[in-house]
Amino acid sequence: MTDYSVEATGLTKYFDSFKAVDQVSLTVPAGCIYGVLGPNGAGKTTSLRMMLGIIDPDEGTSRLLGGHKPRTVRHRIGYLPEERGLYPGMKAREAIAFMGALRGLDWSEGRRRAAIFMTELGLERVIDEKIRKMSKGMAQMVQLIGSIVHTPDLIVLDEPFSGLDPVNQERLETIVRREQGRGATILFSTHVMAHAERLCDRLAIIAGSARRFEGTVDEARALLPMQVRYTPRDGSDAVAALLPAAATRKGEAWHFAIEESDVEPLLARITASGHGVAGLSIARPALHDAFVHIVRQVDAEFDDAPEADAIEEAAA
Ligand SMILES: Nc1ncnc2c1ncn2[C@@H]1O[C@H](COP(=O)(O)OP(=O)(O)OP(=O)(O)O)[C@@H](O)[C@H]1O
Repeated sequence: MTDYSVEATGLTKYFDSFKAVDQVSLTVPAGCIYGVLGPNGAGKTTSLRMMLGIIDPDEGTSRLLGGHKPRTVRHRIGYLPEERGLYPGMKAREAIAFMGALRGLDWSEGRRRAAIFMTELGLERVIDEKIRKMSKGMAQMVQLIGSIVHTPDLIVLDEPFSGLDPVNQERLETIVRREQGRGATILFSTHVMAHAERLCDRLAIIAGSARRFEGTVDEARALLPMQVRYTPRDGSDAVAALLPAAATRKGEAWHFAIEESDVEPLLARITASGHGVAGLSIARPALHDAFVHIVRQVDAEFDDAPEADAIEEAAA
């Protein structure tokens, strides 16, 4: 037994000659909330499907829940696919019980848990509503509950936040935290950084078919320098001599980026200079900034690639 819920190694997938996923490896520690982040078309869904054994990789392997082949532990997994779908004629409660039954949960127990889940989430008024009468977002919440009603050990949610209003997004965050609280591992894909920043213990960034980063939110944010905004008390231009050459002035304030290790020496220089401090903010970039930075780097690599030149020439 290992303490990993997902161990994916070198996953690679071609669609005809197009390499949609290129050597993606991920290890998701048991009990953690793990985000797979990436722009549209990066290869997130294809990677998740290979991890779960829904499609076969052309190269690489996936092991789940302590080293098992994915198809042997299906009943211990909850999966919300990117393409949503429930039987429109079913009521919410039955739809949830049905999904549980597909994973081995007793039907009446599924109905009982459906009512508990929906009541706890403030969705009790639609328990006996038919799916076809529900909004898309509400049906998505029902499908989400259906995918976890059998208390799976590993929950994989593909773009779970997309299409939900802010209230349902918050409900989903509550569900994710609660499922982690009972010991489940949650792996979800998204391109909405705010959710990842709040929820993830660890994350991977996939761009251009390959994994470009793996680590904690703080480690991702530390890829970029700190952003400083400094306003001297005396308004003097001479302060520029103390600051990085790339510092720019907007009104009274100077803006520049600085490595964390240079923050204290900078403060010491400012203090010793006598220019004073009328305003100072030092902020670590958000996950969003790190994400955009990585994706832009990948885009630039593709723009520089000989194939990109050939494509541009062909398009010209
Ligand atoms: N069945 C398929 N046949 C051909 N190409 C495919 C197939 N499935 C995915 N692709 C292509 O593989 C690439 C990766 O797709 P994938 O759906 O894994 O990306 P994604 O990161 O999940 O994107 P999104 O955020 O837009 O859902 C895309 O260029 C997509 O068009």
